[in-house]
Formats: sequence, C-alpha cells, structure tokens
Amino acid sequence: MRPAIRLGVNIDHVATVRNARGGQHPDPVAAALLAVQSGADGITAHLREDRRHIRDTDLERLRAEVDAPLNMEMAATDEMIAIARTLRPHACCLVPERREELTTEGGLDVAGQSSTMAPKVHALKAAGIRVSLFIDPDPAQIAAAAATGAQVVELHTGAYAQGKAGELERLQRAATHAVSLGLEVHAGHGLTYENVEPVAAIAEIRELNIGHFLIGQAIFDGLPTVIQTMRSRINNATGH
Ligand SMILES: CC(=O)[C@@H](O)[C@H](O)COP(=O)(O)O
Ligand SMILES: NCC(=O)COP(=O)(O)O
Repeated sequence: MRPAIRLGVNIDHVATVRNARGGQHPDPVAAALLAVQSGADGITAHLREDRRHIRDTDLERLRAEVDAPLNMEMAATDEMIAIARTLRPHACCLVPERREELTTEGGLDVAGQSSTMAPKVHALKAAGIRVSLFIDPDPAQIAAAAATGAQVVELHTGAYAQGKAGELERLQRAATHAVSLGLEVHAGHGLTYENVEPVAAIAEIRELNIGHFLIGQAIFDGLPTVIQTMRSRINNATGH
C-alpha cells in the first residue's frame, strides 16, 4: 500500500484577512496550531516579496511555535535565500512571483535558468533545507529540476483546477517521470473538495499543499472541519 499523502495547509490567506485591518487578528500562527491539531501534516506559508499576506515575523513565529514541518514558499531571490538560510525551515518551495499577479500563475521556469538555479538550490540544501521547485507538469521542467539537485518537485495543479482538458493525464505523466529521476512529487494550487481526489489518486504523489479553498471554506465550517473533510477526501482516493 502506498504511503498516506501528507497534507500541507497553506495559511497565507489567514494573513490576508488579518492585514485587511492592520491588526493581529486572525493570527496565522494560531491558525497553524489549530490546523496541526486538526490533522495537517505540515504548514505552508508564502513570504512574498511584497509581503501582501505572510510577514517575516509570521514565519519566525511559525518556526518557533509550531511543532510541525514548515514549508516556506519563496521566490528564488538573494533576499529570500538569506532569510531561509537564517530561519532554516524544514523545506523551501521555490515559486515564480510577479508583483502584479493576483496569485501564482505558471510554474517556475527552471529549464530557462538552470545554471543560476542550481547554486540557489545548493545554498538552501547546505543549510539543511529540503528544496522543492514549483513547476508545471512539463518534461523539460522536470528534467531541469532534477539537474539542479532539488529533492522535490511540486506540480502546479492550477490548469487542472481550472478544468483544462488533458491536465490530469499530464500530471500523471509528470509524476511518473519525476519519480524515475529520483524526485519526490508533491502537488498544489487550486485544489478543493471537488477536484482533489483524482490528483490524490496519482500514486507517486506524497504531499498536497492546499490553502485558499480551505481558508475560505473555514469561514463557513470552521478550520478543524474543513481540514478533516479534506483529509477524508484524500484518504478516499488513496485507500487509507
Ligand atoms: C505556489 C502556489 O500556488 C501557492 O502556494 C502560492 O502561495 C499562491 O500565492 P498566494 O497564496 O499569494 O495566492
Ligand atoms: N503550493 C500550493 C499551495 O501552497 C496552496 O495553493 P492554494 O490551495 O492556495 O491554491
């Protein structure tokens, strides 16, 4: 039987609500603690260059106060690499960023910058950090990701979530290809109760990172319920 899929809960948008009034509530760290108590296997937080949601102090407190793997999402910039090497989260996931974007659009173009990406991956690994590259389910990107020395690829499920034809099959091919190159396979972006099970059924996937839907649904049902429900949907797909 395949291992159970780890559920990483992305708490970015707890910080979005907090920042709306410039105060302290709702506290992303309190949300992370509740998420872990409710069954999350790890916490994901995206420190964007514009700090539109997660702030540096949020990450510092998550690292200090939450006894669960912290997956820091970040652009592959010198600033973020320096922060990560100081903070030493369990993992970093390198994602593309454009200041004007509403959310992450495409995957990281590793193939187009592999010579500069490899040293960045090495710098993070040298700090004891597991490195994941957030990429489209594309053969060239997977091969380039493996060549950088990254241990993990996180497959961008955005096109699948938007209903683009053939994307689930593309994700399956990408997952098989990545494992053949020795990479661990994660997936995320735009996953919901309704679309998660076919992705979770991809046998090579070891971790799903889910945020926006969970935080939004928690407004109606509460964070524990939505995490437990998502956990059960994932387990339905994997037979756990
Ligand atoms: C990489 C990805 O798909 C998300 O983890 C990312 O955090 C999205 O950015 P926002 O949370 O700012 O929408
Ligand atoms: N890397 C994907 C992630 O952390 C959460 O993405 P989303 O569920 O907020 O779209």
